[in-house]
Parts: sequence; C-alpha cells; structure tokens
Amino acid sequence: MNESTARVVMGSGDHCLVADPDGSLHRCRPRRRRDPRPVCGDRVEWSADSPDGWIDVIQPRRNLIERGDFRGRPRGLAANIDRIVLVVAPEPVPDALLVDRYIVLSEALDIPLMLWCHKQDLASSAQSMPMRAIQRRFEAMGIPMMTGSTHDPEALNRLRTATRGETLILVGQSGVGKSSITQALVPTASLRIGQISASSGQGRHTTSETTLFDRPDGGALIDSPGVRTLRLDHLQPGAVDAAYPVIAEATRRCRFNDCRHGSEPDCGIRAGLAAGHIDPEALQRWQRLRQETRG
Ligand SMILES: Nc1nc2c(ncn2[C@@H]2O[C@H](COP(=O)(O)OP(=O)(O)OP(=O)(O)O)[C@@H](O)[C@H]2O)c(=O)[nH]1
Ligand SMILES: [Zn+2]
Repeated sequence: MNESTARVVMGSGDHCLVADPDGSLHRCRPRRRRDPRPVCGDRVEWSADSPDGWIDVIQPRRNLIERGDFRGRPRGLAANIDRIVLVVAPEPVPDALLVDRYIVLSEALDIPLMLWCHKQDLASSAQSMPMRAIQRRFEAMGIPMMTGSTHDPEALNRLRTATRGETLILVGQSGVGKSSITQALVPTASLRIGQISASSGQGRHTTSETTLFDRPDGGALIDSPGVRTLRLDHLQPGAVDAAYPVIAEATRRCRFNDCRHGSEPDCGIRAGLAAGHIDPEALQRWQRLRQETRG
C-alpha cells in the first residue's frame, strides 16, 4: 500500500484527479462502488495502482457545495471552501435568479460570500444598470463587494490580499470572466489545465469541469465553469428567505401562519407590494425558489 494524503483537483463521474503534496497528478477511483464520490477540494488518502490509483478515505469535509441535478438529486460540486466569490459583470447581463441562488446557498452552508464586480471597463455603459441593482442589494445585506477587471492589476491585488491563504470558489454565469480572474491569480493556470487534461485522459473535455488550482500566495482557487442552473431542491424552503430579507420580514406581518399571500386578510406581502416596499420581480423569484425547495 502506497498510501498518502492528496487534494482532489478535479472530480468527474467515476474518477477523479488528485494532486500529491509536490503537485504531481494521479488519476484515481473510489475503492468501492458504493463509496461517496470525491469532489474538487476534498482531501483524501489514496493508494497508487495501475492504470488508476484508489481513493481509500475522504477526510471529513468542512463543507460541501452541492447542486441539484436535472432530477433534483444533490451532486457534489466542491468541498472545504473558505469563500464563495460570485462574479458578475455588465456583460453578460446578470441573471438575478442565479445571484439569489448563490446567496441562499452561501447562507445555508454558512460559507462567506463575496461579490466581485468584473469588467469595470464597461461599468459606465448603460448596460451596467442591472449590475448596479445587484450591488445595491449586496450593500443593503452587508455582503462584501469588490470591483475590478482583468486589466486592473491593483484591483486584482486587493482581491489577492483580501482573500490571502483562502480556498476560493469562483462562480457565476458563463462569460463573466472567471477564467480570466483565475489566470490573473494563478499565472500557471493554463499550464496546469494542460497537465490536468493530459492526466485525466479527457482531452479538452476537462475545460468544462470544476478545477482546483493552488495559489502562489497560499490557499487555492476553484474555477467552476458557467452554470446554467444551480438547483436548490435539496435545501429547506426556509433557507430561501436569506436572500430576501424584506420579503421574509413582510411574511411575519401576515395574520395567518399559513398565509398564501393571495386573498387572505391582513397579508404582509400584499401590504408590502401596495406600499412599494417589495419588488414584484424579487417576489416572483422568492416564490419560484420556495417552490423548488419544496420539491
Ligand atoms: N471588457 C472586459 N472583458 C473581459 C474582462 N475579463 C475577461 N473579459 C472577456 O470576457 C470573456 C469571457 O471571459 P472568461 O474568463 O472566459 O469567462 P468565464 O466566466 O470563465 O466563462 P466560462 O468559462 O464560460 O464560465 C472573454 O472574451 C474575455 O476576454 C474584463 O476585465 N473586461
Ligand atoms: Zn401573506
């Protein structure tokens, strides 16, 4: 048995890729078919073998980010995360529902969230209005927020300093600039992607997988490629309220605990709508996520 500790840098279907302490990559599989699947960021005990090594033990996870698959079953995305960095930009136009999903997820898992507003070179354009609306919400909720661009080394330095030593996961829509930020924080990232592709035997398929890179200044960075959906079926409906403090507060003023906010008398939600305190679009998103978590 050639057992040692390693970190999972990519988990994909029935195999994963681990990096040992000197950075060498090894393709491994879970020892038994029913064993839990390792995910990006896991620390594992493994044994070398040919053609693939074996994952013997997944060390206890500090946290596990999961997303519902197309049937709503939870699937592991990444583990042992210090901070979720949600990237938004003026272009592509931010998806408010996806932003809400990440707020809910970070609150439910108790993982600190940070908003990184990217492509500041486009921020003065009229198209940046939806991004500003998101910034105002984050400000109101007291969630930290930073701005920058790929072409602004000082801003990127501020991000480095604010998160030094942490394992970050970069999330957000496809095309917001996650790969560009990864490249800036980990200059060897594209080299590493080449090594990962070669070791995994998946060729360029790998670029669509969640991948962990060690940061030169300590800690690690996980680039989670664009997600079209991040279903939250596996969470409790109450978790959704974290992203909608105004709506959650209004429901507390409903006369009935089981108020459906329809025609019931003394409904806090209807009162909030009438008074203009509640944004009707936010209400729709809240209702949609509450529905989703009810399964
Ligand atoms: N204007 C502007 N464009 C940028 C900036 N950073 C990246 N881009 C461009 O945005 C596009 C998408 O960048 P990526 O880094 O590939 O985005 P991504 O979030 O990794 O996309 P996925 O891999 O699909 O999830 C590319 O054409 C980049 O050149 C920036 O600071 N300003
Ligand atoms: Zn009500």
